[in-house]
This record gives sequence, C-alpha cells and structure tokens, in this order.
Amino acid sequence: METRKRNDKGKAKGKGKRKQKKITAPEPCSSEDVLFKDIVAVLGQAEVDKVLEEGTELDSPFEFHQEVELEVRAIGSNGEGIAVAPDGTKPWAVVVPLTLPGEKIRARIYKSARLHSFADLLEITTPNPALRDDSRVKCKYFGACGGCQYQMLSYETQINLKRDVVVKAYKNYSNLLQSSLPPILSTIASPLEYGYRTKLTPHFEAPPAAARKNPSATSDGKKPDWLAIGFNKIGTHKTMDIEECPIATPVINAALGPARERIIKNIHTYERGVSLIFRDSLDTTPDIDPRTAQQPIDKLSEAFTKQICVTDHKATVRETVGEWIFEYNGGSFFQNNNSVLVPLTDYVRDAIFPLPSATDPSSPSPVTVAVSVVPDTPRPTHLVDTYCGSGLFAITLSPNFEKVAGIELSTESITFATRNARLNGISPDKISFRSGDASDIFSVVGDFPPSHSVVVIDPPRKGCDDAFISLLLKFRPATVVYVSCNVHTQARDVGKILNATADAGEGERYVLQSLRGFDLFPQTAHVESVAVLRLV
Ligand SMILES: C[S@@+](CC[C@H](N)C(=O)[O-])C[C@H]1O[C@@H](n2cnc3c(N)ncnc32)[C@H](O)[C@@H]1O
Repeated sequence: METRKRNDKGKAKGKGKRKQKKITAPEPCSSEDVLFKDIVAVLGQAEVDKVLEEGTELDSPFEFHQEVELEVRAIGSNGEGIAVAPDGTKPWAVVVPLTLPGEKIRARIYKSARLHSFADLLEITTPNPALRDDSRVKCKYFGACGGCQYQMLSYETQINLKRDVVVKAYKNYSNLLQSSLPPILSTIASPLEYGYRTKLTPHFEAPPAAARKNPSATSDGKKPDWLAIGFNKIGTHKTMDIEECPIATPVINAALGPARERIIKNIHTYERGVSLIFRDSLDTTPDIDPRTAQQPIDKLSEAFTKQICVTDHKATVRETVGEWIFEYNGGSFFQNNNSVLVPLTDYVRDAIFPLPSATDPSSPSPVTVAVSVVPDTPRPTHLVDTYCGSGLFAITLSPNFEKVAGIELSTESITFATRNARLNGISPDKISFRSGDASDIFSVVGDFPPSHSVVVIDPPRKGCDDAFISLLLKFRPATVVYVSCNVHTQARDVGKILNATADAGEGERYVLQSLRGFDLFPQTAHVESVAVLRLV
C-alpha cells in the first residue's frame, strides 16, 4: 500500500504546528480506490488536483455528526450516492448510501477521508421519481441491512447501472485506449430477481459472560436483546438481527427460523461468535455412485427434485446446472445464483464458438451473435479451466472439447471436480483436475496446442498475479475467456494482457473481442463480468 507524507506547505511552523497526517492511498482496485475514482469524476479532475496540490485533501469542511443538506450527483460503482458539499465550501464529496442522482437529502456526517466524508441518510427531501419507487422494496430490513443497495430501483435500471460499472472499470483500470475496447454490451439479467441466493452466511457474536454463567436467562426461547443473528448493518461492522432474506431461496428462508430458534435456546453454550452457512441443495441422501452414473442422470427421480438446506460447512451440497450435476463442499466456493448459471455457461460456450452472424449470408437463418468481432481462428479443441472450483466451466463446456484440464487451489474442490466429472459420465482420459496455484497448469498442458486452446480464467476478487499472466502469455492460447467477480481487477489484468502483446506480430496479439456484465446478484450493486480475448 502506497503511503506518503501530507504536504503541509504554507502551514504554521514551530509551536502549534499540526501533527503531519499520513496520507494512505487506497489499494489499487479496492472498493475505496474505486469509490475515490468515482469521487474524482464527480468533483472534476482539475478541482481535485488543486486540493491535492494544496495538501488539504484530508481537511473536511464538516464536523463529526454535522447535519447537512445535499444534492446527490451520481451513483458510485459500489452502489452509494455521491453528493457534493454545498456551494461556497471546498470541493468535497459526501457518500450517502441508498440515495440516487438528482435527489435532495439531509444526512449526518460520521467519518471523513481523502476529499470525501461518509454520512448516514436522515431524510430524502426531494426524491427522484424517475428512478426511485419505494413500493418496489420487498425486504423489511432494506435501508438498514448492508446486503442490498438497489431494491427501490426497477430491474432495468439496475442492469443499466451495472453496465456503467463495467464501462468505468475499463476506463479507470485497463490502461487501454478507448479504441481497443469493443462496444460494452448490455448486462445479462438474472432470470430470478428475488429468491435466487443459494447461499447465506448470517453470523452472531458470542454471548456476554453473564449470559453464559446464567443459562436460564436465555433458555426460555425468547431472543435476548443483546443477541443479533444476521448481517452487518449498513456501513458498520455491527450485526443486525435478520429473520428472513427475500433475495435468498425459499428453501433457505424456511430453514432460517428453526436454526435461529436452536441458536437462541442454546446461546449460553457458545464461547465464540459464529458464522453460519445455509446452502440450498438437492437432497444428498440418495448417494450417486460415480462408477455407475450414467449421463444424462435421471433428474426426474425424487432424488433430483427434493430440496434441502445444508447448514454444515463440511457437508456435501448438490445442485444441477441444466443437464449437469455438481456436488461440492458446503464451505467451498460455488456460484450463488443457480438461476443464471445456464445462461452464463451457455454464453461462455457461444463466445468461444460464435454463432454465424445475422448478416452472414451463409447463415441459414438470422441468429444473434454473442460477440462483436469474429476473427478467423481454428476451432478450439482443448480447454484449460483455471481457478476451476468444483469444475463448473470445465464440465459444462466439456462436450465441445477433445481434452479439458482444470486447476484450483482448494484440494477439497478438486476432489469434487474430479467426482463431478465422473458423476456426469466424462471419461478421465478426456478431463483431468489438479490442485495447485493456477499458474502451475501451464507446466502440465505442454501437449495442448495453443492455437486450438481456450483458457478460462475465473479468479477470486483480487484477480490474477503477474506470474500467472506471464505464463499465460508464454502459452499464448488462441482464446481467453476471463470471468470475474471484480470487474476492476479484470480490467487491470485484461489491460496487462493486451498491452503486453500490443506490438506482437500477426497471430500473436490479443484483442478484446467482447465484454459484458452478468447479473448474479440482483438488488445489489455487484456485477460479474465476462471478457473474451482472441489472438489476431
Ligand atoms: C470465483 S471462484 C471460481 C470457481 C469456479 N470457476 C466456479 O465458477 O465455480 C475462484 C476460485 O479460485 C480459487 N483460487 C483462489 N486462488 C487461487 C490460485 N492462486 N490458484 C488457483 N485457484 C485459486 C478459489 O479457491 C475459488 O474456488
């Protein structure tokens, strides 16, 4: 993390001199950094430069707990409204959750940082009816719970905002010229707007010592006032009590009540805080023997229609994605919105094997193309799924390839990926998984022909490290599909890949063929993004 001493130029010297504050620039691509870039866009670069030059970027014009009247100018990539300090004050932004551009608000300042303060919303004095309709809100905790930001917006507006996030991310982090970016397509909607989350992780703190010593005080079934089982309150690390969550699936909501009752009854037995897990799963009691599993698995049998809620981090969870069956460990990674996984995996497949263009005269019927440019590359035959988890992309895309290799850090996920391949009847001669750092895969795919290979990249939020990118560039697959839960690190990494090959010869240079967001988390500001890179 970059730090520098504050420029105290022009400040009183000697006695009474203010102690120098250390200015810590946010970690690049962190949510603070993303917010700061949004703030600069609102205040204007020239104004910001002036304040930075003066060295007064930490001198908030507001007192702690001051109430201010503001007009919101923009909505940031993290979902908060960004207002500016009233006329006559220095250029200064105020970040207020749950507010929308054009709205006039009253807010109370609670924290200040570089060129901005954070404030709690007190009142929306003039709402923006073109965007806000509070009757859309489906959750009684909305506005207090930190989970959702967008329930007052139409779903179309949410989708449009998420496209803007992708656009801004590539402008701010890719280090690419606008001319090297394809038109950023509209964000693909989630089929379910509520009731989609297949995983919930509420938490609670340990009881106070007095409650542990006096179990009778908590064993009457009534929830003590000090106990909150739920999620963080907006903008805080304080837990708020949550009895239901409308973005979670009905199966999870049905399990929340009984689980809460058990915890309340036994709370005196807990010595530490706990993070719970609720995962929507198919019934896992009928075991499937991978050695005898046939494809397609008979999903019409009861085993594949009865749903349960898994609440043990170590238990197996089972779900289907179209025709494919997946099992994974309750505590391990799996995408949290099942409804969008067929559209997502189909999209990746269609991006790798583009359909003929609607304007293509050889096409028998008009079809929609998934991509903007279709270079003449040989049909891919080999797939490398990096950061593969329990094999989502490797397995769902496997029919289109002769050979598939996956790699993933979690040995548990790799055990499941291997089992999932067997459950789905894919031969071990065709598909293999190994545990390790993603960059290790390039030492074992030496027999994959790069010109016929696709590398899928789906890393955690921090993106890829430089070692991975340099080995990827050495391997130089014809196609790279980068799926990301953090479009800012994706933009950074895609920029590195394109810039590293910008001066390369024919067939050695990557272009960004298509880019678009996917909405895995409706009602929140989060956006997933898929970038398709091709060698030209
Ligand atoms: C966003 S998830 C994607 C998983 C999978 N593609 C899916 O869609 O289910 C990222 C995965 O990367 C794994 N991971 C994290 N760091 C890694 C690394 N250095 N090398 C390989 N895998 C890593 C995590 O364990 C996690 O399973």
